[in-house]
Amino acid sequence: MVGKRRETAEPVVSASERLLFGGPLRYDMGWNQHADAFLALSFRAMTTQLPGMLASSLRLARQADARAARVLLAAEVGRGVAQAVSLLAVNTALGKLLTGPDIAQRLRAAAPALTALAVVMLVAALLRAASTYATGRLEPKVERVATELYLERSANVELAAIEDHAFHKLLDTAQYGARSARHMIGYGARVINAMISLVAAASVLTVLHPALLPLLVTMTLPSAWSALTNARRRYESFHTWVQHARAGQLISGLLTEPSAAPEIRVHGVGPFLLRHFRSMSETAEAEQARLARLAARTGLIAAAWTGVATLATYATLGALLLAGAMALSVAGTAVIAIRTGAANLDTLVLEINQLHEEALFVGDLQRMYTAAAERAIPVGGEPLPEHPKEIRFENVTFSYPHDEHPADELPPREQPAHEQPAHEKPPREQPAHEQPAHEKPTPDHPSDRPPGGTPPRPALDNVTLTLPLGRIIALVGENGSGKTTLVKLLAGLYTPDRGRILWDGVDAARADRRLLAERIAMVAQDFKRWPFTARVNVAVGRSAAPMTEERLAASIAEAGAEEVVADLPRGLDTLLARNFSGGHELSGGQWQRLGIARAAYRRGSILIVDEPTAALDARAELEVFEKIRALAGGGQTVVLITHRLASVRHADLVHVLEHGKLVESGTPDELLARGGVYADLYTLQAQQFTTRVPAPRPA
Ligand SMILES: Nc1ncnc2c1ncn2[C@@H]1O[C@H](COP(=O)(O)OP(=O)(O)OP(=O)(O)O)[C@@H](O)[C@H]1O
Repeated sequence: MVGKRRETAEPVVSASERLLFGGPLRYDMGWNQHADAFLALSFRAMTTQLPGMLASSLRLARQADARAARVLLAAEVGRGVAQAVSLLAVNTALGKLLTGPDIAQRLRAAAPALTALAVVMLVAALLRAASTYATGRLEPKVERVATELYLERSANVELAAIEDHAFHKLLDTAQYGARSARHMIGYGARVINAMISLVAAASVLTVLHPALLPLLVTMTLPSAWSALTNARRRYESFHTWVQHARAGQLISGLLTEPSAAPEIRVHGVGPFLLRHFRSMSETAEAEQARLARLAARTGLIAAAWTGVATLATYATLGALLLAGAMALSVAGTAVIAIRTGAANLDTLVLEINQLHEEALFVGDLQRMYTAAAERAIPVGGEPLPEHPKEIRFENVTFSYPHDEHPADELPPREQPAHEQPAHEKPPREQPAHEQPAHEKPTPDHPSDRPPGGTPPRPALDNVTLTLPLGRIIALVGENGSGKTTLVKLLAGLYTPDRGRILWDGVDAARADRRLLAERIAMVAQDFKRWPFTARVNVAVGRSAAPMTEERLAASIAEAGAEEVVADLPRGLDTLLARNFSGGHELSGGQWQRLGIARAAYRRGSILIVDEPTAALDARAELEVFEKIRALAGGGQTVVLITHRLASVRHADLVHVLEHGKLVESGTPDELLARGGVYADLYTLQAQQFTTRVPAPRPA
């Protein structure tokens, strides 16, 4: 029991993981258990799934390059047949050589068989060359096709899926699937080849003596068992440790990343991160050592078993010869057939096992394809009104899906998780990622509730408000009050758990999401600073449109970013990535101008700006608000999120949020007169400028 317990891949929780990531980073493999992937790791399953695996490799190959796939298949079948024919030729030649009056006559009699053998070997060599060429052509193409689909599907899923850690784990594991798909081609080809050769050797053996075939199988079983056992361990371990590996890469990436570099130097974070990198690597190395120890043990057991079986086989052959039950020539062919057959069977088992292991990873990739398709942004839907008058949030409630592993569920320090056998784990409620992807957990759902805790507060709680189009609407509220969440819902990035968002009566949930996105231009708080040229950083606002100088110049002017561009060493062609040669870095405020230029380039009818002036100096801030006002003057709707309440004065309508609820709405003057939350915040900010700073007292 104890030995069994040690064999499981249950994690040892290192102090580094606890400190940096709040607990063990390994997964409970819920996803795979759910998908029965582990059940598939038995010998029976492996053989029954073989036709499916071969078909899947063939399909992959055909998709990538149908001609090369045909050449490969034909070459491998041909090679298998050639091996069978050569064995028969050897059998005939041996028969002729060992029986007959004199050696010259025997040689003459064996000559046709020997010639046939030479021809077959030549053909086999040619086929091998053809197979090598076709495999070399196919493999990179298969990998590219699989990777492209992976990237395409990942880019197409809902934001909520990307933020869901279970889906992310699937993305992590599936990224190896493309490489496995590539390997499956070679393994698949070799399996076909080995199967045909084996059938030939087995048929010859059965004809020679019926007892020889079972002996051949017994000789090969141990290596099959050992290969399968090790593959299962490797696969389980990979799945358990995939997050841990990612975290290790994350730490090493942080140590070289330019954005972390200043703090690493000033705060001396380097040794701290290095220490934890070492500790995490050592934990991972311990797992590698565990696998190696087990593999060595399994290998030894298998070798002993093979030795006994080989001895038994040759003893049987000797007994048959002694008893006169077998001629010497037949025994000679039997030895060759046993050697060829054992080699074929060994290869076959190893190749099937490799194919199976790769197929498991390709299975992850296929699961990711399916999950991504289920969570893809829906295509089609109702058209939105051409020129809507208003967008109305009606009783909108939204909660972010929260982690189902709250900190209090982590194994306590005194009882490391690895001391608990897997099957003795305390039963958990069904985690969110095991639910069908489309069933979004809501706070009302039992699985969304931390055990013994209260459900998290919704980010938006029963919000009803109107956004009149063609105006400037400001969203105001303290940190975490739900402003960004509201605009993300407006942009269709999330859908409400309850309530509706109506565009002049058309529910956005039923609308065509791509058409909805067409209308929106957004400068998010943390908008992407693409590591490309300044030109691309602006034009990426509408990458599908032709990139014209006029449009670029107009957008840059609208954002007041002319000076930023003029100061760049190579103008718009300057690469904005410091870590490449010739790369240039912008200041936070300069980036913000480019971000606004990007949104202007998009020319969406609704411009969402989230904290557009956070990094701007006082003069630049005034200027940017002027530009934003001008945009609204041209009929564009501006939804503005800002903490600078002085800048909100020009808004047509202000909505004030507090703890996810709408608490006030009105024009800035109305809200000031009302003396509520807005007036309080406004007065607080105004006081910062009017209160005289007391002179420091002498010590
Ligand atoms: N991606 C996310 N996943 C989970 N929770 C989130 C996510 N984004 C925001 N939240 C939570 O939702 C609540 C509202 O956040 P939101 O970003 O909408 O606030 P905000 O009013 O824009 O704040 P700020 O003024 O600081 O930008 C917060 O409690 C926050 O922790």
